[in-house]
Amino acid sequence: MTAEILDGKAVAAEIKSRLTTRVAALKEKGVTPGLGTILVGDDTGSRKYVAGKHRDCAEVGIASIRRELPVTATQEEIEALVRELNDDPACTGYIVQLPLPTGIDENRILELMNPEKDADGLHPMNLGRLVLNEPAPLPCTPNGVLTLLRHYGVEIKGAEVVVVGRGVTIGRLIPLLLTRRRENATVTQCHTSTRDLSAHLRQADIIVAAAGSAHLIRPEDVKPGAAVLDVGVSRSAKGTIIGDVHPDVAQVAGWISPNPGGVGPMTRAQLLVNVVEAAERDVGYGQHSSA
Ligand SMILES: Nc1nc2c(c(=O)[nH]1)N[C@@H](CN(C=O)c1ccc(C(=O)N[C@@H](CCC(=O)O)C(=O)O)cc1)CN2
Repeated sequence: MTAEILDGKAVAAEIKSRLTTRVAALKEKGVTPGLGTILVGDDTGSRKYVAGKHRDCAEVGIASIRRELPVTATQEEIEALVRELNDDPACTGYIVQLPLPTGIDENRILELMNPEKDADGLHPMNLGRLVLNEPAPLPCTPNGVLTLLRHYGVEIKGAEVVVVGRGVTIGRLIPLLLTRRRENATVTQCHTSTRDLSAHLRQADIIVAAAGSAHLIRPEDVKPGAAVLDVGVSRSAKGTIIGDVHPDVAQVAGWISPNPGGVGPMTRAQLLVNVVEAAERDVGYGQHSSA
């Protein structure tokens, strides 16, 4: 068996094409959506991701507001940028690129954001809304995973899903989306203290690998025909991406997302969805897609 590719780049292109029309409609009403980004430090991955986010903005007609600080930035300097974007009427929504440098209190920064401008869905108020099934901007990578599965018709209802990883932006949040009544999956969260990861993986209809551990998931861990989403990123000495999923898994799985080219572009597309939805709410129409 050779797995069908969950082509995140292609699906993201379709999403962006639809957003271009919605942005044009907003502009006719005199509103230009603006995405703000706060990037602190010079982590290679974070720089690439933020650059990609602004490339996407240009593609669909969203204005870009870029703020950067060096790795030596203080908590106060970052908080000052958060306040600035909270107050900037040109900024519809913004993100603070994570992770922040060691020593910075990330949670305090997220709490300081205006939840109505939280384009990542990571403000505690929005995470609370998500838990309570209230309308909220959906976190971008988890929503990217879900959208990719839906697009390719992978059965989610009743599926046994194993999520590997419990990071706050991805692993911790994916079960929140997949166990909602409209998805109805059964989710097992595995992590570094899981006793027998392979035993869990072999039962899974869907594997979401978000551990950041190169080639952790091997072909012998995967049930034939399962859907495998490779979200984790490790980098070689040259900076190339090594995913969590060994390439030979494609011989066993039914579906597989490449990395790069899978969940990454979907993450960026969902971010733009959140910004456009926020702008639409500002002009009195539209609501969160989770509603
Ligand atoms: N504030 C946030 N920080 C982080 C998030 C997040 O959702 N919000 N998630 C991850 C990183 N991430 C988002 O910023 C992200 C990851 C990957 C990509 C992407 O486009 N990847 C490309 C490859 C790019 C490359 O060459 O390195 C791909 O997979 O094809 C975009 C965004 C942590 N931080």
